[in-house]
Amino acid sequence: MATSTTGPRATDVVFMYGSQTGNAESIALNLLDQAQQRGYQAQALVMDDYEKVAFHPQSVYVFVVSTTGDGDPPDNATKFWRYLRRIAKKQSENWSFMRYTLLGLGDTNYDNFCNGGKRLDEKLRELQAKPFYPRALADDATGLEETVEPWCAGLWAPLAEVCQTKSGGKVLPGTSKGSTAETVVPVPTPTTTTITTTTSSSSSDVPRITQAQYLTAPDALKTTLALTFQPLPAAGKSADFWPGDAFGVICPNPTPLVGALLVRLGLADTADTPLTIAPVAETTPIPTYLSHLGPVSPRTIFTDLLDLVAVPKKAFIRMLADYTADAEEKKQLLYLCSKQGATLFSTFRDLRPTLLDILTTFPSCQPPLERLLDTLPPHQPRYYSVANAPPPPPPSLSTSEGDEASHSTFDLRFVFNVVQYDQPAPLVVKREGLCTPWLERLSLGRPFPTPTAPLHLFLKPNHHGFQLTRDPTRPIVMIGPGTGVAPFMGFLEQLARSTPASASRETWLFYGCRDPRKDYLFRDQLEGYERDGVLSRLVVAYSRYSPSSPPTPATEGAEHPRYVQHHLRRHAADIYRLIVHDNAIIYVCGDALNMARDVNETLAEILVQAEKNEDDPHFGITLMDAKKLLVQWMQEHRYLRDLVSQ
Ligand SMILES: Cc1cc2nc3c(=O)[nH]c(=O)nc-3n(C[C@H](O)[C@H](O)[C@H](O)COP(=O)(O)O)c2cc1C
Repeated sequence: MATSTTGPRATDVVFMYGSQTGNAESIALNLLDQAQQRGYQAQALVMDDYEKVAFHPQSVYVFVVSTTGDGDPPDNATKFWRYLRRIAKKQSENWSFMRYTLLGLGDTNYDNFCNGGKRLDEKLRELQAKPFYPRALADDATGLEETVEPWCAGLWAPLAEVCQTKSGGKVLPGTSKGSTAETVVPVPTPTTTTITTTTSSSSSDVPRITQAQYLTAPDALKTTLALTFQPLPAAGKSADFWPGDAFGVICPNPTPLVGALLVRLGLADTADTPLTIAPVAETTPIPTYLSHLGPVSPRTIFTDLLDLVAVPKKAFIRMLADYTADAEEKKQLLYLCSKQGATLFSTFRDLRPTLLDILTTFPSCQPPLERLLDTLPPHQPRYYSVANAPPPPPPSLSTSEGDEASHSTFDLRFVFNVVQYDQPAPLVVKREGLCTPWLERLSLGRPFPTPTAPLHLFLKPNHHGFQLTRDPTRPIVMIGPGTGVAPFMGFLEQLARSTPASASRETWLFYGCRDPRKDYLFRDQLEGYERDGVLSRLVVAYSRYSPSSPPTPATEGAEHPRYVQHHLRRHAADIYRLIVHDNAIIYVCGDALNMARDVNETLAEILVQAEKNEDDPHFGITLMDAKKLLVQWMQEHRYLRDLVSQ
């Protein structure tokens, strides 16, 4: 097949990525770079920009997609996902021309491991697209590299083959059959460069902290804080959110860490000189988060743009080795990212070293700023569920002025545990999270407000369905121990406003804490909601408190319900009635690893074990079918979860 100058070349390789926090994007851009070095005509684009490519037989497609929420595609892949679903429904659509492969990213701490990748693969197969190289699913819980590296290394030979077939047997430049698979971690080549220029920095409004309240006693195991902000800065005048939505907080990297890094990297003298970030070559895109920036100083880069505390990746260590002068240190770094060094690397990851820790350990390592921009992940906002309801609509919506006035100030409340932990042996250093201790410190800057606080917030609507139902007749079962109760405080505030106490719908909340004397969050409000009939039932589990005999492993559960799942089991008949016969929506919020799994297991057991008549739709259901039913309910938004891996 001849190549044409107008149409796509027979050698086109399209890397399409869907990425929530940048991992899939950085892998796709790295693959693009390597493909171009091997002589491919290649491009990379975010899945939701699918309209920019016409899917056609001359191209080969490589998908890299992560999973977010509860098995959902990343936000920048949802449009593409809807498009695929639409065309897959049309019987006439047929993508049998398509040759593709897929790399899914996920985390086995979540139930729906790599669901985004798996479902995309299924849809492509439904459309009769043909894989040319087996898909791989990489696990962030154990380290993405374990899967990503061999998969990327093994991609080039089958890619060369499939491109060769497509181009009618013509061997492509640099892609001869049997091209070598990488045996070492591919070193990402520079994609960015920096040149000095000048500009002034911008400033933006800051929201006020209007209330801060510790919700736990001083001797509680965790410190939980509730903060209220007013109003949103960049989001404008509208309180356009609904219970279940979240908002992002952009928290700067700590000033001492940034200062120490600037000194360590020899950038202290030019720390405030604005630089322009640009690609090395026009064909090599730079990561999206860097691509629309005006000039920025190294201090801003380290404060606001780069993730300095992310768990280091092997490719990053490999890059550092290139800039390490001392032979022994270089050897150690290379060993750390080699196959043989896998065990050591896993121990090293568990220590969660920051960039500064690594540079301190390897004093002769001196990476240039451009390479850090190429290889470090972007600084991520931290997301929190909104724990209150939006303001009620104005009495009259007739004038836009009235609307503006009533919405110009509104509260945003959220709840979080202040994250502190011990770094494991041998270091055993006390470490703290990035955002929550910072927020705690900000909120201590009383009296409120704190107008100088550099606080940037943005609303993030919950696209994955976890929002209070707008159907006033539908019963709801909420399950949210610990800070998992946060969105339900918003649900209940909204219900209290909109539901008369006599409302017939049932609302249940299963809440859990360790000890009611220390960490029962929002106790007064929750008990008040139950008294007022906003909550039909409030069921509270205490995991470390028993007024009578303390539970033992043998009595835990039936006799001594310690966790929310034990209480669900105790109320099995009601739960069955609510979720099967009354069409209730089940909402679960909190820890993905233990709580959500145990709750899921318990719900499945309730579906199996609840007493049923022969004419019951689930009479005789097996445990396996009950679990499948729960998955189906998730897809139907009848069983919704908002989970975090802690
Ligand atoms: C809020 C959140 C929810 C997640 N949900 C899932 C999930 O349901 N299933 C899964 O396999 N991985 C899940 N993950 C893990 C991500 O897919 C994984 O960390 C991946 O490397 C992220 O890649 P990205 O940066 O390209 O988005 C979740 C991660 C976060 C932060």
